[in-house]
Amino acid sequence: MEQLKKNEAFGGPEGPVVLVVMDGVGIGKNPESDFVKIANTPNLDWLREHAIYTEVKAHGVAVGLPDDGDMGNSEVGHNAIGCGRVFAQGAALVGDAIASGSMYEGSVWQELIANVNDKGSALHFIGLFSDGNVHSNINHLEAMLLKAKEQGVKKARIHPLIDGRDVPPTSVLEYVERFDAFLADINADGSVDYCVASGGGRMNITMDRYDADWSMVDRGWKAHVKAEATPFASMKEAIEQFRANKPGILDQDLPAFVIERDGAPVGPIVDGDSVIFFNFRGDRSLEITKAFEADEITEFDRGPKPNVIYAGMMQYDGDLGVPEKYLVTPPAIDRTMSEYLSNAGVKQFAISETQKYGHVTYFFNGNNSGKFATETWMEIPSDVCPFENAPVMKAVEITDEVVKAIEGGEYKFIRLNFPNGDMVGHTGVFDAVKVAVEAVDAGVGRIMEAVKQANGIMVCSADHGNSDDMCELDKKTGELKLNEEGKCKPKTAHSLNPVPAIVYDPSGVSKARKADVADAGIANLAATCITLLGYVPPADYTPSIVEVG
Ligand SMILES: O=C(O)[C@@H](CO)OP(=O)(O)O
Ligand SMILES: [Mn+2]
Ligand SMILES: [Mn+2]
Repeated sequence: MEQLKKNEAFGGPEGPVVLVVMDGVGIGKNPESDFVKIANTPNLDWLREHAIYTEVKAHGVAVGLPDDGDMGNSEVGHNAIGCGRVFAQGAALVGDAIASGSMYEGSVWQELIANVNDKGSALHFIGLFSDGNVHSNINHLEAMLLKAKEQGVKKARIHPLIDGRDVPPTSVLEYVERFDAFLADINADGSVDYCVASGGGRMNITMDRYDADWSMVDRGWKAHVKAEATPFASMKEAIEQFRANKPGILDQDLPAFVIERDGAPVGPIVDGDSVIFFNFRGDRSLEITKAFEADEITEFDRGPKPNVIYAGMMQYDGDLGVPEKYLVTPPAIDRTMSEYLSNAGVKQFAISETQKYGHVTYFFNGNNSGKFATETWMEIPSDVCPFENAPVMKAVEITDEVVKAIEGGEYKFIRLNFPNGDMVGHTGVFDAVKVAVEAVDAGVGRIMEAVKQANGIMVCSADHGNSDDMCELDKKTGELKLNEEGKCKPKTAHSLNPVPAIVYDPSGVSKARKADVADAGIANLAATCITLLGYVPPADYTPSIVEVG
């Protein structure tokens, strides 16, 4: 790969370039629903007036998703910011592999099917049960089940992870109804036995990330593999009972359940079975994958590992080569900004707290967990508690370290992620979201001051929206959905809104001014940072949003 060339017109600032990713902080459309507006944000307000301020796209095709109805998410967002280009992402690649049939021609699919057909064992599907298209898509699950039947698989067991985080917060019964009808249909001729075996809310079981809370994986393993969780006759019954036990509970937090028939669980995972983890996104797939693949595991008391053929929907980590078997090849994200800067000898510092640590490192580097030579990564441990109870999260600690890094003078490029707008946005608790956004603004303010002192430059943006759009809209009318008291109904998912892209050069050394870029998206931030560091961005990166020199 070629070396970055120095820009003759501007050789970079004296201090560092600092890229702030305000996770889930977009630009809202509805005043009642926009908690970025509602929060008190003096620093962001000042920047909007006095710095270079533009809006960039962070959803749909601008970040490699199938269409503009798809909200952005952290994976595709950080991939785009880190590699400066737009790659067709998991949702699109899996959709295409299923539509064209190429997935079923692959050796992994064939091995999974042959295994159960030879042994008369069960084909299991574990994954996120919605059409959110962030981690998975229920359409992919249904398509694979139809293909399995066509190819002679007699017994399939499905382990749904209940969403409510990429789709409305208490919408699971809509998916259950649809899926029950699908199952009734596929089972109708009596030739196969396909049913739900176990499940639970995605923030309660299985889908932990970045080693934040392995007890989630423990509960998931118990339910899916050992069939140890509260037994029910159906998924619908489980959900209704859990809701009656704890009114107001969100889908993502629902406890684990197991389905029993004639007094016995219908689908523990046992020797000889095949298992497909059908999420395509990696962060929340890596731990359960480790549980199925590792010979030894210390993170929880797994017990004996059943001898199964396990495959992920995608390869989740390119550097580690995990999982060993996968159905669809991930986007070939190469030549990231981190790699270019490393080759140019630019020292880089990346930091967030646990919940977003992998976002600003592994996602940023194209879903690779390895570091480049000039990179230093720092993780601040996240709290393990409902984030509505601690909405400031680790914003202060992250900022402390960033300020130290700016003052220390060692790093020329510093990148960080403030999780608050997103993690607290996902709780749907309005008051907490306001506090969360204010914590981000306070952090940005301190970084602005440190950048000013060091004669550096700050670039401040987001990976997608969330806290800017906290109320459910009626799909048909586009109006806010109101509850019985006339208040708006909390929305827990990301938004489709654009995000800010701010360039703050307090010393004015770069002479940065808005460039004329059509249709800018967050992918344009990579070239922007490289330009502000005094280099000419790679020719195939989407262009910088500023001109300098
Ligand atoms: O929590 C997550 O896994 C997703 C939402 O599904 O959020 P983000 O993309 O911001 O990480
Ligand atoms: Mn995010
Ligand atoms: Mn999120």
